[in-house]
Amino acid sequence: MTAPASRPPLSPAGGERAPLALRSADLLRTLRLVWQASPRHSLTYALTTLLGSALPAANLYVGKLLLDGVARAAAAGVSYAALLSLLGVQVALVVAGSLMSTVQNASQQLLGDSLQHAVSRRILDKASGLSVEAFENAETYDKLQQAYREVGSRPLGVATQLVGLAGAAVTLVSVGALMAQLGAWVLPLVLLASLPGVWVSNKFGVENYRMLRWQTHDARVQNYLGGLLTSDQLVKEVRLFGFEPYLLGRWREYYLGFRRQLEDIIRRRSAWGFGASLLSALLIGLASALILRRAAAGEITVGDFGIFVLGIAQVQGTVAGLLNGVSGIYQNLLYMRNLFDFLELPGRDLDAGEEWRGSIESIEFQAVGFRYPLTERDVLRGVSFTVRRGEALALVGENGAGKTTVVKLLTRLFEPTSGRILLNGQDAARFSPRSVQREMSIIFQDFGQYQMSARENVAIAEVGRLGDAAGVGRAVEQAGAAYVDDLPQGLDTPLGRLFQGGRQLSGGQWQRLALARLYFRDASVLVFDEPTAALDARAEFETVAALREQAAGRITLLISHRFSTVRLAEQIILLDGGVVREAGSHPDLIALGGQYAALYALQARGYASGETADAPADPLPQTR
Ligand SMILES: Nc1ncnc2c1ncn2[C@@H]1O[C@H](COP(=O)(O)OP(=O)(O)OP(=O)(O)O)[C@@H](O)[C@H]1O
Repeated sequence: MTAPASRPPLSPAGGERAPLALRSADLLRTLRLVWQASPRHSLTYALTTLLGSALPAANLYVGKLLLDGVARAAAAGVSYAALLSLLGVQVALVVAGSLMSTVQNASQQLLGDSLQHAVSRRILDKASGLSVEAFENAETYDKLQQAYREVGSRPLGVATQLVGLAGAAVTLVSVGALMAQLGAWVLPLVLLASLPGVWVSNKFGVENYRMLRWQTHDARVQNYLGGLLTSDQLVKEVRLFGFEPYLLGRWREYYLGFRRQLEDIIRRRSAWGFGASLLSALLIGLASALILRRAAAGEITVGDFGIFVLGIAQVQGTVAGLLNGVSGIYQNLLYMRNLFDFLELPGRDLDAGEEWRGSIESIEFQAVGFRYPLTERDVLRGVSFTVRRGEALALVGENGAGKTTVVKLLTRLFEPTSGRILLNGQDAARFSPRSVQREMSIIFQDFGQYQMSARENVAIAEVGRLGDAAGVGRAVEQAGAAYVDDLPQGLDTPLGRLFQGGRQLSGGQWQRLALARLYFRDASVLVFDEPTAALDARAEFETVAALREQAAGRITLLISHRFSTVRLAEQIILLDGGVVREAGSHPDLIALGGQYAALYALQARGYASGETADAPADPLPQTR
């Protein structure tokens, strides 16, 4: 995590430099997205906008006729009935306008809602198809966040602005035709007056986009820091160590960085905006002076002058809308690129490859090596072992030795960078990861604590069997998680603190539930990554006993720092810096007198000194 001040300036977003072809492709893709979200509302919105765009000119024209009528009425040239019928037309136009905008607003809202749902759905679909590898990458998170942030507004923005452009063109041509009759220079001057404001808003729109994009990473860090202060899981540790002020300070540091950038952009935008409005007022003043000269010469009627006065606002508003629409589409497409970037991330097709059928009888690692993506170091080198049905293999080694990585490769979450993994003598890479994973069940070191019911926590291991009450009961029993029966609604009690009515469990209770989840899936390979870390002594004993029972007829892979658990395995592999240093059964390795024996002796000594804690032989405790 770096503070915003020390963060090097990022290069402009790749999307900004995208060629026109890509931009047009993005535009078409966005429109397709909008259309697919709701064809009916897209069509209604487009039609009402276009029809509504012709109304201003009609209004102006009827207004002019009315004004001229009133002027002539003063000279008794027009009847009351004629004036009334003109008024009737104007009222009808107003009613039509308000009907159009009501339908337009309603369809826009419904379209926006459908679109938000459709795009969120795509993002979630994509996220669920990404490899585990992608989630280890900060860039993926940035893309995900950028995509999510813009999900609601941007695609709708592109569509409404595009329809708005067409509408503005209709308005401009029709109102422009009326104004053109007032003199050749009127329309050009009024059009020119609209440009400075639009230019400023476009310039700063793009700058704003760049600022937000550059801030994405830091905003994520800031969110994370805020999350630490509001996390139910971390509150104990944060309070105890008392580092709230530190977190708050860092959180605020990020805010101040963002604030400085915001102030800078607002300051410059205001100055430019003020200049632009002065220039535009000058041009309008000039147009007004010219038309007044014609009025003084008696060349135009009162109604014509009315068209000029009302038309200025209309043309200015429409031109601004038109140009802002163009730049708005451009800016929105920049944001859409973020979304498309995320949607275009290479997914991993877990179903690609032959379908694995039947149980796994043997696993063989042949000189397997592995390096995490975007890193420079092999974390496994030349790892070889074989384990067969009915056997348990334990992986031991110090923190960071590579044990969990072996599990990630075995379970096909990652693929080896060298060597091969054979299943029943066949290269695992031939088979679809998902079909192989179906034969495996696992409890990870950082197992999930799902804020759902206890039953769901167990049965999500095989969602097709959510209704299998007997199976859930069996798994709960095997995992020693019978405490769930005492929960207020038994297995249907919602767990966790996040939602109303949820029951929080202890660390060990959660772990037993994760074990039940492992047992629930009928798999031929069971993987236990630190299965007893949070368990009390009795639970550990029971778990190990259940594990031995379950292991018969299956392949068991076990990672543990507890030698009481490890020693039960037929084969033990000691990993050191990603390399197999020692391999054999517990008695073999003890007899070898190497690193395993030393670690075992160390742990045994720990237990022994624990037993004599009342009368320590070691002088150290007394001197402290
Ligand atoms: N996602 C990752 N990206 C890069 N390096 C990683 C990643 N996960 C683990 N590593 C590195 O790989 C090495 C092996 O990690 P691994 O988690 O396999 O160790 P372990 O033996 O299971 O450790 P522990 O006993 O602490 O669980 C470590 O040096 C670790 O820093």
